Amino acid sequence: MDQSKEQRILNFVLQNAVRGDPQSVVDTIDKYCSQKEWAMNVGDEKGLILDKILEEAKPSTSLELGTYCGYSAVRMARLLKPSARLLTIEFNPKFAAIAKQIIEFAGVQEKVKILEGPSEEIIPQLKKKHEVDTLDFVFLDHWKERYTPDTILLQECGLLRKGTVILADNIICPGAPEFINYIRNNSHFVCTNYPSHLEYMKVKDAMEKAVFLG
Ligand SMILES: O=C(c1ccccc1)c1ccc(O)c(O)c1[N+](=O)[O-]
Ligand SMILES: [Mg+2]
Repeated sequence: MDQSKEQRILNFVLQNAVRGDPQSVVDTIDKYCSQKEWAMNVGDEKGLILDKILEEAKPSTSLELGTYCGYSAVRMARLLKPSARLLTIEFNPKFAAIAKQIIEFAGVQEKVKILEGPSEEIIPQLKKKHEVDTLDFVFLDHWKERYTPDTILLQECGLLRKGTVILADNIICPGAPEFINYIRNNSHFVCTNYPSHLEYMKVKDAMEKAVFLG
């Protein structure tokens, strides 16, 4: 059977990146997806915005919604302090299987836990089943129509604390207009927009940071 694009990305990483070197895995995926096949990783340009905001937040407990192949999980984990943890939720089991292998190849598996299933089912389990108190950092990069309901669910589940940083990808392309309307008009959040481009393309995109005020 023909291989999937995600399998081809994994194979390219296994053949070209350096095992145990997360930066080489990030660079190798960027090389493949900019030269061979586009894929919906956050990419190198928006990845630098993610890096900066994550480093400023210095999170102990982070959550990612939308693992895909694990590019941003590896990108974030490479910057986390040794004791920090990243939980990443992926709905698609085939993507989760690829991401697991890429995360393990990068050598960041001790910091990253992949949770497979619908975000709306997993988020309410984070406290009791996954021993989360509150989240320091949240990266929204899954189905754009889930950004708002999952942000509301995170707050309802008591997972946000004063100062929690939420960073959302794809504010312009594909776009998350309902989320932008919600979060910018919510007095419990202070928002900042970061103009950029769609990964590996010249198309305009942006990221939105929303800091929870409690
Ligand atoms: O929705 C898409 C999409 C839509 C159509 C075809 C391919 C991807 C997408 C595009 C760029 C992204 O950075 C991203 O996170 C996503 N996503 O699915 O979460
Ligand atoms: Mg994205």
